[in-house]
Amino acid sequence: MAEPLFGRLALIGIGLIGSSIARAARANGLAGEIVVQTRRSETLERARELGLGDVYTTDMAEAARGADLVIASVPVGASDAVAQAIAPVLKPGATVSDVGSVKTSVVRQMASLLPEGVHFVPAHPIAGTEYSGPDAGFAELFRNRWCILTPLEDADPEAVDRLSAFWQGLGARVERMSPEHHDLVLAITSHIPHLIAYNIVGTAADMEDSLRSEVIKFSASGFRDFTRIAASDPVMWRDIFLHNKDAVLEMLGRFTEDLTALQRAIRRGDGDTLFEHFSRTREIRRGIVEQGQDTAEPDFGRVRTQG
Ligand SMILES: NC(=O)C1=CN([C@@H]2O[C@H](COP(=O)(O)OP(=O)(O)OC[C@H]3O[C@@H](n4cnc5c(N)ncnc54)[C@H](O)[C@@H]3O)[C@@H](O)[C@H]2O)C=CC1
Ligand SMILES: O=C(O)C(=O)Cc1ccc(O)cc1
Repeated sequence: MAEPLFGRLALIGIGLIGSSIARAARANGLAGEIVVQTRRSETLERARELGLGDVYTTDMAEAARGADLVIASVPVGASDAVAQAIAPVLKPGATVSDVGSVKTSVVRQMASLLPEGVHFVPAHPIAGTEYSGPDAGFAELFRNRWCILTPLEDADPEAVDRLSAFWQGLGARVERMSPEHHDLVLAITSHIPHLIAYNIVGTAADMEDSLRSEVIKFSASGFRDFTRIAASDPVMWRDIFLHNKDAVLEMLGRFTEDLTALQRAIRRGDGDTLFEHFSRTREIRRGIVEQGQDTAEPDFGRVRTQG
């Protein structure tokens, strides 16, 4: 087998994403040694039982010491604490990365805490499910999914290429963009859809008893799809909305305007407007399917565990 891309890989956080990286890195021989870190000893024990790494610790600094690549897979609100904890022990020339769903504020915070001589290359795999914890991960999660890298302008091109090769080795297709552009795109494609799901399921839950039980009993597939999304981890999504505030509010403004236009069409009985709108959106769905991006449907049988 070819030489692994990285000698020692330290995974800070071993939930859905960290454990999927562990499984895929192991399966594809991308790291010489995998160090697994998580806060709680019970989760660490579970990671050990699952055989996710070679070395296990609850101490972030111990995990990062001597590592060639450190990946933080924690809620975005905890990224700065990770950078702070590992900064003093990072070896010169090491690469530090993350998988956070928000980039601008997180990248700025982490970059300011990391020492000179360390390569910081932020990443975001656009792949996941509503489940959490080390049992939820699987090696195929990233296959044919995008992974967006948002390196700073002065990043070392060789370090960026190496991390890109790592994600390709995990099965992903890699694209690079600025953190600001990433946050605007993800606000509309991922963050607002989650907000809509949280909202509609909340609205249904707040209905009077008789109506609520009918909603659950007759829940058609549209509502059921929303309940899947609305079952996503509350800490992770709280942090996403707190950290991508500006982009989400900008896109939410546009969304609300368009919703008002649809509301008006319904009130006025304007079928042409509704038909034209629904035809346009149907084409967008067909475009996504043709591009092969509608793969890797989540497995509804997976067990949900705490990370
Ligand atoms: N779940 C998903 O579908 C996707 C998540 N992401 C991003 O990946 C990151 C991790 O998400 P998951 O793996 O889904 O989460 P998870 O809940 O499955 O795992 C989180 C891990 O972070 C650790 N952690 C939690 N709070 C912490 C804190 N305050 N300090 C230190 N460690 C802490 C937990 O112990 C656990 O090991 C998040 O930043 C999320 O935005 C990115 C793509 C998809
Ligand atoms: O489960 C789903 O449908 C998702 O949308 C998963 C997901 C969640 C967060 C991300 O940053 C990327 C992907």
